[in-house]
Amino acid sequence: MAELAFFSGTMDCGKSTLALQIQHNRSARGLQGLIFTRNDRAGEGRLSSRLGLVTEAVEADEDFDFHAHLVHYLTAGGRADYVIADEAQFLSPVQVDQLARVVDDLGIDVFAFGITTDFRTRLFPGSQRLIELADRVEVLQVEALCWCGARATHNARTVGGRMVVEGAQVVVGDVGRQGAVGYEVLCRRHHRRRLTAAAARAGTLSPDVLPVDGADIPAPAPANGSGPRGR
Ligand SMILES: Nc1ncnc2c1ncn2[C@@H]1O[C@H](COP(=O)(O)OP(=O)(O)O)[C@@H](O)[C@H]1O
Ligand SMILES: Cc1cn([C@H]2C[C@H](O)[C@@H](COP(=O)(O)O)O2)c(=O)[nH]c1=O
Repeated sequence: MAELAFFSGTMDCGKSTLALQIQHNRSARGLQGLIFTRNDRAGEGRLSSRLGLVTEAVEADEDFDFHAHLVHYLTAGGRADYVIADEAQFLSPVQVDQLARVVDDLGIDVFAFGITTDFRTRLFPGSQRLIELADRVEVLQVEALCWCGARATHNARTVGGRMVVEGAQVVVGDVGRQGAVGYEVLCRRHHRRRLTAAAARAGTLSPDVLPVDGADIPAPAPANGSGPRGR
């Protein structure tokens, strides 16, 4: 039976790479898929991974009707064994409903990929609808990491290098960029404190953070273990 699967996670956790791998493995076995995306960083009509792979895709803008497109494509003699929809967080709830109809009425597998929450930790409307409708929701296994080493669960936006929590929900951008707008993945604890890697480094360099008086530093315990413990 056909299914609607939603592969979700933070930015930079390998969603587009997985989309390209699914496409590769299926087409290697003679299956034919249609690939859709919206607002990929590589430009219109492209699905790209940071690993360097890129493929052509149909740009699904806000007026795009997935179900009507598939019906038209099949009626014209096209074949579609599966559908891939990347950057699915940008889809409207109505478009996600259309993807569910593609699964249920046309019997075609749909694999959707997207970030779950925005820079304010709020669900994107498209992701919310996918969580509501999907037959399965998969969190990607290669976890992105916060600068502290914990699993990154949230996406931060920076403007001029500083983390912000206000602004438009959609601003196309990338991690590791220090331009006008950038993104960084963080654990919840550091997202809540607005502590990006740059802000944390600034904190570590602060003269108040480390003890400066050598007399306050306890002597190390002797190797034979007879000294004070439990400090
Ligand atoms: N130079 C590299 N070497 C190995 N892996 C890399 C390299 N650059 C990126 N990656 C991997 O690619 C992942 C990002 O893949 P991508 O599909 O672009 O992410 P997403 O679509 O989730 O934003 C990174 O988390 C990392 O695992
Ligand atoms: C958090 C957040 C992200 N975006 C944008 C930034 C990127 O263009 C995409 C995510 O792409 P990726 O392949 O998953 O890295 O979404 C946004 O518009 N608003 C946000 O809050």
